[in-house]
Amino acid sequence: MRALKLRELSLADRLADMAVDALIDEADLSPKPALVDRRGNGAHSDLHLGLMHASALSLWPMFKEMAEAAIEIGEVGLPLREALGRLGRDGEQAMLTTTNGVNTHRGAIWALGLLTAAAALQPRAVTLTAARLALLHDRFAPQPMSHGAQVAQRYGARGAREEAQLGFPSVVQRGLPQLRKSRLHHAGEQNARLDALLAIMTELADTCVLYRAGTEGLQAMQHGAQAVLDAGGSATLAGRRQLHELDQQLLALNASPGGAADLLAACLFIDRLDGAL
Ligand SMILES: CC(C)(COP(=O)(O)OP(=O)(O)OC[C@H]1O[C@@H](n2cnc3c(N)ncnc32)[C@H](O[C@H]2O[C@H](COP(=O)(O)OP(=O)(O)OP(=O)(O)O)[C@@H](O)[C@H]2O)[C@@H]1O)[C@@H](O)C(=O)NCCC(=O)NCCS
Ligand SMILES: Nc1ncnc2[nH]cnc12
Repeated sequence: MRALKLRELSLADRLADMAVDALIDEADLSPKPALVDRRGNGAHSDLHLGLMHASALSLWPMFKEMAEAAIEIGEVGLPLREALGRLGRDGEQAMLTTTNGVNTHRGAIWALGLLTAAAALQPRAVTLTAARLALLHDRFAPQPMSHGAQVAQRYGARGAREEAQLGFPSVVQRGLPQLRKSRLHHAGEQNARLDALLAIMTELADTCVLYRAGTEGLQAMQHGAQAVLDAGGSATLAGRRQLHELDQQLLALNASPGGAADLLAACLFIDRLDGAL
């Protein structure tokens, strides 16, 4: 019998697969407070799980092209930064076409786009390389009055841009250590991922939450997430009760932690990458 020969995947193919897998794993993870998951739409009237999956899959060619651009250009600098900006804007259009105009993954395009390119360039210094790229100014980037820009004016929070420029501290200092700690304590993979999301939420200035629910919403998110971890995390009964309370509280405030969700995807991407090195 002739053996089935699978096509060998290039590095760019594999990185794009990992980025899309991270987005799908994030979307599927349940129960996430006020976010779209297997249970429902959270605080969103225009999102659902199928749309999150379709959106994630529509971004595969963009992630692959970002990795290819990094390999071809070969160094951190303005040519790569501006190539990524152009690919990111095209990817955003592909996402909006797929979702009929709904913003599902804008923050994820930014975070995972930078990390995918960085992984193609410097697999052993991914967040640092992504930060160096984020610090470069893309001359062709439009300056829209985005929700993030409005929140920056009102509260001084610099959101997704600053998180990347600082080398993703919410992921490196919060999400990843918690993911590994909860795994070590045999929380189970889904609970470990929920704990990583909560750890990210404890300190993040999530501009989605600030835009929708102001500082009251942000405090509810940060304190509520800490309360779940203090109670023992998602794998314990007391932690589950706190998690349910946090979900109810954020839903009542219409406060969706979309930025934290994107950073969980970034965390799962880096975790997977570390395992593949
Ligand atoms: C530089 C950009 C990141 C633009 O940033 P800016 O802050 O100006 O723009 P926003 O449009 O607000 O997008 C930022 C998104 O990043 C996520 N996020 C929020 N806080 C943080 C944080 N502290 N750290 C990291 N990431 C964060 C968040 O994304 C999620 O939320 C999205 C839904 O948000 P929103 O549209 O506000 O949704 P709703 O409240 O539901 O709106 P309504 O329906 O109610 O009206 C969701 O998509 C999640 O992904 C923020 O939204 C960069 O994006 C940029 O320059 N883009 C242009 C294209 C480009 O050049 N890309 C380059 C690729 S390398
Ligand atoms: N699961 C999710 N729910 C709502 N917004 C999101 N943005 C990224 N992931 C999300």
